[in-house]
Amino acid sequence: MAEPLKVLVTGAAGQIAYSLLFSVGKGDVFGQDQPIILVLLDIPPMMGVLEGVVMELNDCSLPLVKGIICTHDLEEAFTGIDVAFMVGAMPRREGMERKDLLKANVKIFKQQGEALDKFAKKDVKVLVVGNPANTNACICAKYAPSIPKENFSAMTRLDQNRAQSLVANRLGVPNSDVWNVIIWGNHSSTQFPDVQHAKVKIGGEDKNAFEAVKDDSWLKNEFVSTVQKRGAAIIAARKLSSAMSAAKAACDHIRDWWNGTQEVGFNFQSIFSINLIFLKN
Ligand SMILES: NC(=O)c1ccc[n+]([C@@H]2O[C@H](COP(=O)([O-])OP(=O)(O)OC[C@H]3O[C@@H](n4cnc5c(N)ncnc54)[C@H](O)[C@@H]3O)[C@@H](O)[C@H]2O)c1
Ligand SMILES: O=C(O)C[C@H](O)C(=O)O
Repeated sequence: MAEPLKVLVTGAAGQIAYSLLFSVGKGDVFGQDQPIILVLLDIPPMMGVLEGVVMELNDCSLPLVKGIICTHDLEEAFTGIDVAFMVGAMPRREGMERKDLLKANVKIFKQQGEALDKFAKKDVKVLVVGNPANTNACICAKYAPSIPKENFSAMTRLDQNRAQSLVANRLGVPNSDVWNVIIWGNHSSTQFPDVQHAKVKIGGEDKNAFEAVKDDSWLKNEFVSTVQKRGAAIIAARKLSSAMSAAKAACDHIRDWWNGTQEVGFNFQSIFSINLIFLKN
């Protein structure tokens, strides 16, 4: 078996991490032949909660998990890591935009960018989930100048999954039969979900999304605004921001980055204003 990968999850006592740690631990991201060491970082007041998470991870009896490190110390958390899921940050509440989190969250990503620079492997892959994700990714990369910029990405995979699933549900086809959905722009209400190049397998044929949906007005209006406002709709309904779907998207993002996408050639993620994934999964 391969050497274990050291995988850091920040915000490990929070709600996204609660789903994420289980999926990573059971092999959904790095595969069934890849052992891992899970590194769990949170702030000192959350260490008690984190102990409970560790108890549960142990009780899951996951064969691929070769060790669990639980800490609030940045040097211990970031030393020698191969992958970082940067989740630890404040979530927004009802009525807020993601950019309202800048004041609270940007300083976390400056500090953790510096820690990446000092302690992580130079080929570490970093996924920033904490909002505002694109700005935080940019800051993280800026404060880790010894790590290539292309090793940093911001999570817009949740928007991509939302767009893919809306089209699939509209047509009554499996999600896997919709691909090449693009999200342009930041993970914010100004993003643009684009299905101009999307394909759908329907009735045994591959069709362009517009041809398959046969409702241009829906695709140009309601579909776009539903994806743009989905995060806020979940907060209004759950009184908490998305967690299960965010964890799934983080796993999808790193799995495809680590292993490559299944079928279609071009797959690029930028930490700046464009996030593209052409993907069939
Ligand atoms: N990009 C996306 O698609 C997406 C989707 C959903 C949520 N989010 C964002 O992810 C973040 C986390 O959401 P959540 O629901 O898990 O929140 P949460 O409040 O449940 O958990 C956040 C955790 O981060 C910890 N934390 C705070 N400061 C930290 C620090 N300096 N170092 C390490 N840990 C720290 C907190 O103690 C807490 O345990 C939020 O910013 C949220 O807006 C992004
Ligand atoms: O909307 C939020 O604040 C959480 C997350 O970014 C989401 O899109 O669900």
